[in-house]
Amino acid sequence: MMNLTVEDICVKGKKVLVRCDFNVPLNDKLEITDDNRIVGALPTIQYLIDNGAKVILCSHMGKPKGEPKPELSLAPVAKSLSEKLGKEVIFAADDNVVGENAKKAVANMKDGDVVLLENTRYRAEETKNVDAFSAELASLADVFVNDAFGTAHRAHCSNVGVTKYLDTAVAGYLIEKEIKFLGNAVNSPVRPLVAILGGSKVSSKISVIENLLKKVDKLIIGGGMAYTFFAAQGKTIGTSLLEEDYIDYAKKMLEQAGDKILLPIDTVVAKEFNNDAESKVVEGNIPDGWMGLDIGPKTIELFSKALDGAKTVVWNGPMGVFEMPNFAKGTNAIALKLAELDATTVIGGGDSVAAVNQAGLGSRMSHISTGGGASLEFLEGKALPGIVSLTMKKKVIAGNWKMNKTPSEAAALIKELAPKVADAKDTVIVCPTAVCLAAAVEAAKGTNIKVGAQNVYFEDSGAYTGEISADMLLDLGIEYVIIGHSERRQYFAETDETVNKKVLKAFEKGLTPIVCVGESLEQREYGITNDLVRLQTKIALSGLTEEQVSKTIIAYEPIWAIGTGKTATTEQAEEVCKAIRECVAEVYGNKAARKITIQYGGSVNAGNAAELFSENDIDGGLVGGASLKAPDFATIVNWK
Ligand SMILES: Nc1ncnc2c1ncn2[C@@H]1O[C@H](COP(=O)(O)OP(=O)(O)OP(=O)(O)O)[C@@H](O)[C@H]1O
Ligand SMILES: O=C(O)[C@H](O)COP(=O)(O)O
Repeated sequence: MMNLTVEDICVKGKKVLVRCDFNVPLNDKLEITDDNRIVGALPTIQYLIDNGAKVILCSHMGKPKGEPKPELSLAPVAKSLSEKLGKEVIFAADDNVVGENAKKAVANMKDGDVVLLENTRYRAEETKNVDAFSAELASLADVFVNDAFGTAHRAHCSNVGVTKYLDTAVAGYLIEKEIKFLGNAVNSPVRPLVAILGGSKVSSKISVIENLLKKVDKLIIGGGMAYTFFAAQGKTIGTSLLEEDYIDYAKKMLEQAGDKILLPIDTVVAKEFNNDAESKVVEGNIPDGWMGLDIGPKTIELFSKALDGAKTVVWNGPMGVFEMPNFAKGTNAIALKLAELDATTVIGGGDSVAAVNQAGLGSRMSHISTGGGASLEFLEGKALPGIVSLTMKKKVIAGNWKMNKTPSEAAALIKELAPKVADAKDTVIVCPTAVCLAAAVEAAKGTNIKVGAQNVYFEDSGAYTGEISADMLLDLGIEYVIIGHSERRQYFAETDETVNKKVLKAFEKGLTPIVCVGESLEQREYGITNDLVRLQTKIALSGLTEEQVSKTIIAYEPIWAIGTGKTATTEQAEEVCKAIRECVAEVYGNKAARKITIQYGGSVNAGNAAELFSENDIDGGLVGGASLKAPDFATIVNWK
């Protein structure tokens, strides 16, 4: 499912509540020591300012546990934002977040103004997702933008609860980029895919390992995570970090994983948790009275070798206490290894990002994710509450009746269908044969069913026996038209060039084209599917503006799946629809690529529609046989 983004809605004059992730590290003088997350939020904030929105920012910081704690106020963030944006960011200092100061500041806003609310976790309700606080936050705004990927795996008031009280909730640029980047790492990684886990939040991370193991080719475990696994192996760990409750789980993972999991073979241990403590390197067991604070030199070599040849690497959690120079060697060495790899490297986690930036290698990574746990859960394929609560792009589900139904039968079918799809969230279209169009339009009056034609000619009038012009369709009240269906290409000499002429004519007159592309079985077996549909797409859309492309519907229909009962697998359908979208992005830009509708067609039925339509790049379906029976087509239309 593809969510809407900030570019998909009109924000001018609107009060826009933006959930950012300003959970930035502060030193004891309350100075921001790493502003990566603030910098990451700027593109969305600037876009909203430039487009005349009233921008109301909110975020959490640290864990004030429902009490106002001055050391966790967002005041320093407001100052940093004002400097970075070059304009005043009004800080609404309210201990209860949505208090009189906040309400007054919002009431006084003009288009383009920016207000930052106080730390949402000053309110105990925030992390419990209590409706009352969600409603308070939502009452400040007209629309919601979620740009906090770092908390997307949490269902709190400020990132999920608010969406219950605002009709429109969209993704900001940061979340959009994370979804795109991590989505590729999850759904179509270039392998070998290696994950590296470390850090100290063992309990929250150790539970994702089981799912990660299904996705990755290798899993490297270092940092504080490693010692629970050492204990599971029966090794002594001295006073190192340990999650007692997870020893059995770690044992199970080691049994399941075989040689997929790599653990440290030597450890830098110290007597105390400080940089100048007495330290040494030990192999295997960690002696009593000592604690592991970094991976040792042999482990650095072992992990580096394991990373050789990796094509996608996701890293969450430092290999040691990197804040202390004497225990930063392991983290720095792994960071350098990733920087030198010819691979897609994704760094997730507040401290992991800080560690990589501290090593001066941040710019050499492919993607710096602002989410730690969020990126891990995304990688393991979990639905993140902060993303699934966004407004999803509407699907378009069309029934192509082909040469079936008389006018009276067409009218009867629409009458039977209408009540069954009256509450559909998506766009519903039926495409009867030309002689049925008038009856269909009449029958569809007062319903949410739109009517489309199955073909149109590219001339306005003249000696074209049997053909139908766009004006004739418009005069009947037709809104959509299928163009270039494989049956017209196969039996009636339709070509890519005539398809393009018809598409241009459709837009010239105000019809929305449903442009069919797709390969034959032979072409698929030759391995030229993506090349072919990309070519068909480029020719079909040639000459259109970006805006017209955004309004176009493309139906990917593998010819070998049409009317055969053989459906492309969900992976095949998603892969080709994604390739079409990427092709559109190359030619018309990301905005048009996101807005264009890409359907799948080819033996879509009540049993497979939900799985197909849940895919990120499948925006609905072009349904043949299954649309000729009202109950079946209604099940497809009500797929969610
Ligand atoms: N062997 C170790 N013993 C104790 N602490 C460790 C060890 N190795 C790393 N750490 C600590 O782990 C902390 C980071 O862990 P954490 O799990 O928070 O990683 P992160 O990158 O911030 O991920 P996230 O954003 O998901 O929390 C650092 O402060 C580091 O000092
Ligand atoms: O236009 C269509 O709907 C396609 O040809 C799919 O037809 P089918 O659903 O009968 O396979």
